[in-house]
Amino acid sequence: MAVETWRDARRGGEPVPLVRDATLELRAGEVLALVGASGSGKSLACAALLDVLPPGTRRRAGRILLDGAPAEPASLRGRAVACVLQAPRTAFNPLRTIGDHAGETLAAAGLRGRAGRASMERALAAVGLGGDPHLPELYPFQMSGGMLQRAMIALALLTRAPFLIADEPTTDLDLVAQAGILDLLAGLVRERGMGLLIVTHDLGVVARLADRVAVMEEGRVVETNDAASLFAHPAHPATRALLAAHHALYEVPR
Ligand SMILES: Nc1ncnc2c1ncn2[C@@H]1O[C@H](COP(=O)(O)OP(=O)(O)OP(=O)(O)O)[C@@H](O)[C@H]1O
Repeated sequence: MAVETWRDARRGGEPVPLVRDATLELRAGEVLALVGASGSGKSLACAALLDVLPPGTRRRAGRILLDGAPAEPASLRGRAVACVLQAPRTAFNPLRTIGDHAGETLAAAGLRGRAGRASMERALAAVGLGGDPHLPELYPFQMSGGMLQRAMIALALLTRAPFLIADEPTTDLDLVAQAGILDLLAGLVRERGMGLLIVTHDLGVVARLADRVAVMEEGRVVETNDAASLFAHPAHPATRALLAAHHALYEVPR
């Protein structure tokens, strides 16, 4: 995949390139971590992939190949690629219950009635939300950030899509909830052979989950390597800076 995203020109100015050269290859049964400094273009690259770019930005160029064949981003969403985006509260319609959201996703997947309900119960149980029979009746404002994040992953599971894009899926969660979500994602890759693209700032998460890592800097993917090699021999200065910052933060001086 190669995607370019440009900020729309305002008041006659030139469009500003935000993501220039981002080629990412996502393979079934593998975790690709996308890392990089804040503002390097990770979220926009993912949004461009799924055709959910924010207002004021647009995709100028780029191709997506699915098993080698060109694919349209909009046709991938929910079918080949499920997504868990940042800020779960804004991802849900505040006027609709979790059950309504699940119903929509199930209808899109062609599942209705008893089969649909059984799938929803399985998905909620898989994300640790199976204990409360009234959960589908809840509105987003009645749920914590962690519950919403789990609910968003449950909806992603209902699609049965072979690929999942998760943009900082554990931001704003407490450590226990974070660990639970990461275990869940790792389980999906292991058990379902899902391909996972995870955007994260946390190199601990990368070390724990990722098979391969892509590093972004100023709108470009500047280094891609398997996780062990990248940690052992970071080639690009941006990668070395990320690792140095991580060590400075987490290593206890002796
Ligand atoms: N809606 C928008 N309109 C204009 N510029 C935007 C918009 N969204 C993001 N940008 C700009 O695009 C660049 C890349 O942003 P992006 O959100 O993709 O970075 P990121 O690597 O995901 O950062 P973070 O790790 O902080 O989430 C930044 O310079 C940002 O200011």
